[in-house]
Amino acid sequence: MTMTYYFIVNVASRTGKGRKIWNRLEAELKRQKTDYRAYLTKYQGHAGELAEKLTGKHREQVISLVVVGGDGTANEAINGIRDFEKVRFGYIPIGSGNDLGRGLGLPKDPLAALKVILESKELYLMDLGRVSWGSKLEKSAYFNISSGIGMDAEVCRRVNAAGMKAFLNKLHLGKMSYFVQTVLTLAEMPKVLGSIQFEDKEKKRIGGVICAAVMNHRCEGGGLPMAPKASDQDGKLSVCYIHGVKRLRALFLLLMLVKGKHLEFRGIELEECAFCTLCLKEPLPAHADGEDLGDLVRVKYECLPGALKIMR
Ligand SMILES: Nc1ncnc2c1ncn2[C@@H]1O[C@H](COP(=O)(O)OP(=O)(O)OP(=O)(O)O)[C@@H](O)[C@H]1O
Repeated sequence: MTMTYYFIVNVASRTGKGRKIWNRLEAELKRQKTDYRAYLTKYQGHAGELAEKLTGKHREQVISLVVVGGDGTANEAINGIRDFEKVRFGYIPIGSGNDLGRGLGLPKDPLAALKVILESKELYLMDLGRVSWGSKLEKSAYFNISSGIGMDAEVCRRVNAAGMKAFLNKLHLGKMSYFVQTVLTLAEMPKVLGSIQFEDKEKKRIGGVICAAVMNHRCEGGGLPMAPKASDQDGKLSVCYIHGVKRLRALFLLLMLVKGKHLEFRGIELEECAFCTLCLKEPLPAHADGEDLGDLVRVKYECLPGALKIMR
């Protein structure tokens, strides 16, 4: 029996370059006489709705779902999937950040990434992260790459704000947008008191939280190696947090981060865990794979080992 591939495509990815890339991919699918259906996203949140509809409609059988887009589209899609057991997930990274493609070691060339999917035999079982919040932790979202609170979330919010990302992408300065906003955010963000509890260990008080990045993959923010040794197959998340340092030192640590040397210095800590809870005295912005979750005070992060079955 031939397999049908269901494509969810964001042609608006990489500031609209997705359209041309999809045309090339579609020509290849036709050339190979691949059995496929394609659904183009029309607005923010549409990829999630499509994933939910498709996986719901085919819930009795396993469906091959391929996302063509950036990290944001991949995040929307996994949050639409209701039963990960029934999904073979493919990903063709065509966005500007590309942290998921980088983490999975996927080819940058979209046609090569398509080939990987069409020729995939064994599935790669990737851990997924889940972040929960609300007074009873009743709200939740999945993440592929990372979820964070504090400065990195505020940076994502600002980078995604009207025009900034699109404008800098056009100048091939997409990565610069993260750097510029990091410096500005660092100067303005409040430092907040809080506590963190790793698994069932004793709660740890943390003074002056600047940010906490909970990593499933090594890099976020377009290639910043926040957790250089993170693995997406170890059943653990790497929690990297900056606290109790002056802003200038935090900036120094972030500059070291670009080279992956930040962990050699005081003021930044990294701990691996299967789950953890972070509580803050005041709300700070939070994100999952760069998607805004609002301002939160209590957040739980968990690793779901091998939850996403990837055609790779
Ligand atoms: N038809 C559309 N027009 C405009 N925006 C869209 C459309 N379809 C989806 N979107 C939105 O585009 C946003 C960005 O998409 P995506 O993440 O794929 O690309 P990117 O921003 O270039 O890459 P990255 O997230 O890796 O930086 C998402 O928030 C998504 O909801």
